[in-house]
Amino acid sequence: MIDISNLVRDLSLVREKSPLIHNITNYVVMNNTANALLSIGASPVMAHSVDEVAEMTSIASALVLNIGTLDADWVKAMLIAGKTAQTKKIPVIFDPVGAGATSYRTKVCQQILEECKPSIIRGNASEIMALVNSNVKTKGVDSTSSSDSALDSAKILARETGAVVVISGQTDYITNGETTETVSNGNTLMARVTGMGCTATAIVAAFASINTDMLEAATHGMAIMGISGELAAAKSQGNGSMQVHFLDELFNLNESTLRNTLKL
Ligand SMILES: Nc1ncnc2c1ncn2[C@@H]1O[C@H](COP(=O)(O)OP(=O)(O)OP(=O)(O)O)[C@@H](O)[C@H]1O
Ligand SMILES: Cc1ncsc1CCO
Ligand SMILES: [Mg+2]
Repeated sequence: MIDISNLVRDLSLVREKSPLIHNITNYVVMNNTANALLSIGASPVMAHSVDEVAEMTSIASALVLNIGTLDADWVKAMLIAGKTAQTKKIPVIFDPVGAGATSYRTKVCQQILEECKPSIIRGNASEIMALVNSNVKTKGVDSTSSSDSALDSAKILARETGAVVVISGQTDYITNGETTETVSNGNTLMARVTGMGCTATAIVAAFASINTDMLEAATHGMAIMGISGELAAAKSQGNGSMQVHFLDELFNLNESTLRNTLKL
């Protein structure tokens, strides 16, 4: 169970340190992700050329690898950046977008798991199940299963890889294979905005850059997502206004809002 004063402490640390988060992420979500990182107080950079990723990762405090719109050159860049991150001892946060939808995605995921040794893996239920069982087929980037149904897979994946595994959904589960945390904040409208999961991954990375306890960092990131999403949904008429309200809620979070809204 997370200690709310540690959550408050980590939010202050992100705002104070403004850590550089290097994102190799998909075309769909680059803008939302960069804005969400700015809202939380972190400093985003998107860079994916094989000619510069090693240098960029070297000056960053965390690396996000997101395979949403992958191709061969991007995969090369992700592997270079992932290896640099290991050398520099900064955390790699992996988002296996659409794992299980095509065999290419599933194959690349296995390669990233082996060669980049992510500290945290964040996916929806379908994606986490597909990483463990290659027979699981997913529809695309949206989950077709509840987060509860992927918990066993998440624990297996955590034990096999040594990573903390996050399943997002109605309830978020965060597990290292032994201990499992839950976050029950959020709103169904979040799943109707493209890239909310990708944003969750980037926010988790911001927390992993300032807290070496990956289970706590990932839980803090998901709590901040869920709280902001829940508050934003209460002010929104649909998924358009939701995007704007979400950024504003993230930007305006304070200790009393966290204490009044957090549901574990
Ligand atoms: N039914 C729900 N109730 C509450 N919160 C939800 C619900 N579904 C998703 N969320 C929240 O929305 C965020 C995104 O999770 P989701 O599982 O939709 O990611 P995703 O499928 O990877 O999204 P994308 O691929 O579009 O980035 C998380 O913070 C999660 O907690
Ligand atoms: C819709 C979509 N397609 C590839 S990546 C992406 C963003 C949400 O994962
Ligand atoms: Mg996703």
